[in-house]
This record gives sequence, structure tokens and C-alpha cells, in this order.
Amino acid sequence: MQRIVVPAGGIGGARFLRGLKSAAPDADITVIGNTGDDIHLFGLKVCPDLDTVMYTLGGGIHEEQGWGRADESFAVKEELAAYGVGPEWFGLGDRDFATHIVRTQMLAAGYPLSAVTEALCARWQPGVRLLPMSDDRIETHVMIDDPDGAPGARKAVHFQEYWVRLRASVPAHAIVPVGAEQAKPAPGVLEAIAAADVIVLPPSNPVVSVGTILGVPGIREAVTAADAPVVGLSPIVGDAPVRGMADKVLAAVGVESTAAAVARHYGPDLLDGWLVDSVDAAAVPDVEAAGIRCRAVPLMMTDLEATAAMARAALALAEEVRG
Ligand SMILES: O=c1nc2n(C[C@H](O)[C@H](O)[C@H](O)CO)c3cc(O)ccc3cc-2c(=O)[nH]1
Repeated sequence: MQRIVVPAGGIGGARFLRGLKSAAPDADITVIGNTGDDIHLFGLKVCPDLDTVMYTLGGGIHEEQGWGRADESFAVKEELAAYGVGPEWFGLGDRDFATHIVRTQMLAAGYPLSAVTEALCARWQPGVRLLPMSDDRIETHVMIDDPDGAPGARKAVHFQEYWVRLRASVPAHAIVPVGAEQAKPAPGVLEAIAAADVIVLPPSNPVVSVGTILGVPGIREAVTAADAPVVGLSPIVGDAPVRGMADKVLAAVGVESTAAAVARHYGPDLLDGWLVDSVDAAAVPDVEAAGIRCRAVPLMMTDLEATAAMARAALALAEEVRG
């Protein structure tokens, strides 16, 4: 059975995984989920990217939104707001709250996040093995200008505040994965990477999703050392992110928002192959000049079949670089 490892963020990663499962129904897929987006609210631990993967593959996702639960209501949030308890800008629904309550209760009882995630997945049956990148707490913060401070002053805000409250409308000066340096990969992560037949970097955010996962000490090194080919799909199409704020956070790390620049950012030591969208076919020679095999194929996840075709192209490229 083919063993595929996918370090994944939220919506883009989850949708890609749905295509990958359809393209490789018999494969043994391990997902290493980003937990840098995690946030503590109302005393609860919320893991947006793990939940987005779990709900999407388990059939519980709000399809149009791409995050949170289908058929959601917001009575708890409204009641909290009536007490003046926020933040009001983060949309936690009633059904979703139950997930965070179970998670927080299990963590308080001493279970590590990896065990909690496995328990939550027992209900959702995502059809992949979903591992958090780490059991240790890591929180991505974004440095922005502080309009209330002295001229030139900056402050750090939680990634969710940057993305959801500020809608990434202000420049990001730096991305800080707080806690990453002391963190260890969760049990099973390094073993899955070492045993992989193929490692696929989905079209997730290369800085705050895949970058954060690779930044956990030992993970990037394990991916680079793995025997398996490593192939990635560009999240940038026609010089703009397909969705999300990749352009803003790429600027913060000094990387241009182009498919070729993202490939170079990952680097030839990590990547064996890179898929760019057909509209970026002119970038293929640039990427190959950097020592990364590159092909141009349609990369818009418009429906399951289009997404499965992307996954098939990634697996085919992996075979090509292996051979
Ligand atoms: O744009 C939003 N995204 C929301 N997201 C998505 C999330 O902010 C991001 O898209 C990811 O963290 C980036 O991958 C949620 C995800 C959850 O699992 C739970 C609650 C939310 C709430 C919001 C929200 O209010 N607005």
C-alpha cells in the first residue's frame, strides 16, 4: 500500500486531501496538521486547521465557508456576547463548541493533543491518520504596526486576530511561531515521514501552514532526509494566492508572490518536484533552473474531479522524479 504523507493547513489542505483520497483510494495517508493557528478562547482550546481537515474529510464541514460545521447555530456565542464576553469577531458555532469542549476536557485530564485528535477522529472517520505537528503549544503571532504606540512602534497579534479580525488588511512585518523552538514533533510524525513513499506539500499557505509545520525542530530535517520524493503544488496562481493571505505573509518573509518564488523558498534541498498552474507555465524553466522538476497543470480546486486530477499529477510527478 502506498504511504503518502501530507503536511497540511486548513481549507486548501483539506480540500486537496479530499482530491487525494479520491485519486488514491487505497493509499495509507498520514496528515501532519498545522497547530500554529490554534487559539485559546473562553477557556477552550480551538484547533482550526485540525478541525477543518477532520470535518472536511469526515463530512461535517460547512462547504461554502470551508471552516466550521454545517447546519451551525450561534446561540452560545450570542449568550456570551450578552454578558459582554468576546471576542465577537471569531465565529465559534454551537456544534463546533462541542468539539472544543471535548478536546479541552481531555487535555485537562492529561491526554496529549495527538491522543485527543485520534479520539475526535474516531467519531469523524476522516479516512486518513491525522496527527498534530506537535503536542506542544505553538502559536503563530504576526508583527504589525501599532497605531496606538509611538511612531514606528509594532505589536504582535495572534494569527487569528490578523486574519479574521483584521482580514490581513495591514502589512505583516514578521511571522513568529511562538513556542516552536522548544517544541517536539508529535508521536508518529517523524516515523511517518521516514516510512513515506511520497511526501506531498498541498497548496496550503507556505509560511503560516506548511512553513510552521516544517519549522517544528526535526520535521524539515526529516522531510529532507526521507527517501521519498517530495512534491508540492503551488498555492499561488497567476501571481496571487488562490485564497487566503499568502501574499501578505510571503512579503513578511521577503518572498515574492509567484509560483516560482514559493518553490525557491521551499528550496531544492526539500522539494524534488513542483506543480504550477497552467497560467504560470512560463515559470517552469525558472523552477527547473533552481534544481526542482516542474510541470504546469490546472491547479484550481473547483470540484472534486479537478482536485483529484491535481493529486494524480502530483503523484505522477513523484514517480517521474523517483525514476
Ligand atoms: O474567516 C473566518 N475564519 C474562521 N475560521 C477559519 C480560520 O480562521 C482560518 O481560515 C484558518 O486558521 C487558516 O487556516 C474558523 C475556524 C475554526 O475551526 C473555528 C472557527 C473559525 C472562525 C472563523 C471566523 O470567524 N472567520
